[in-house]
Amino acid sequence: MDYKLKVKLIHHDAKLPYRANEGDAGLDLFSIEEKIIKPGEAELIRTGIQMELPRGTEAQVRPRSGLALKHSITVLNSPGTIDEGYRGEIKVILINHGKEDFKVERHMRIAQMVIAPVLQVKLKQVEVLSDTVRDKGGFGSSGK
Ligand SMILES: O=c1ccn([C@H]2C[C@H](O)[C@@H](COP(=O)(O)OP(=O)(O)OP(=O)(O)O)O2)c(=O)[nH]1
Ligand SMILES: [Mg+2]
Repeated sequence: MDYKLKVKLIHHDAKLPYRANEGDAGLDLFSIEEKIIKPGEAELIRTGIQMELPRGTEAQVRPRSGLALKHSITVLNSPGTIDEGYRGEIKVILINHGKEDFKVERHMRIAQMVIAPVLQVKLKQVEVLSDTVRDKGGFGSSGK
């Protein structure tokens, strides 16, 4: 399928999201700023891009496993939700779970974005729900 992701660069340091390998699910997002993230703290990082998502989709902002494993850096609100109608700048909330300062460099790939379909459901309030085998069981009800 040929879905178009329209991207507008709004800063001279901004870069188009980067697909490292053909077929990769994630498109890497680049930082346009240098910032120190102290241990235990979170920072909002600019990407310098705005987007127009394909109809009926969202973008999920997820951590990069390399940054998580090597530097304990992850996305605080993972997966971040980019709504289809959002036209503002894409920003990433990074948190430092490590013990040392982490320096975000300009042009560093800080997170990745996955474009996913969204069902636009109609809400309906009801008094009765259908029966199922699971019923109200959850939170470990099926055992280890
Ligand atoms: O990691 C993120 C998460 C969100 N956004 C942008 C796009 C998204 O469409 C908008 C709102 O995000 P969200 O719905 O998660 O935040 P909210 O706290 O519910 O704010 P709002 O009331 O604006 O929906 O902020 C980002 O740029 N990065
Ligand atoms: Mg919201």
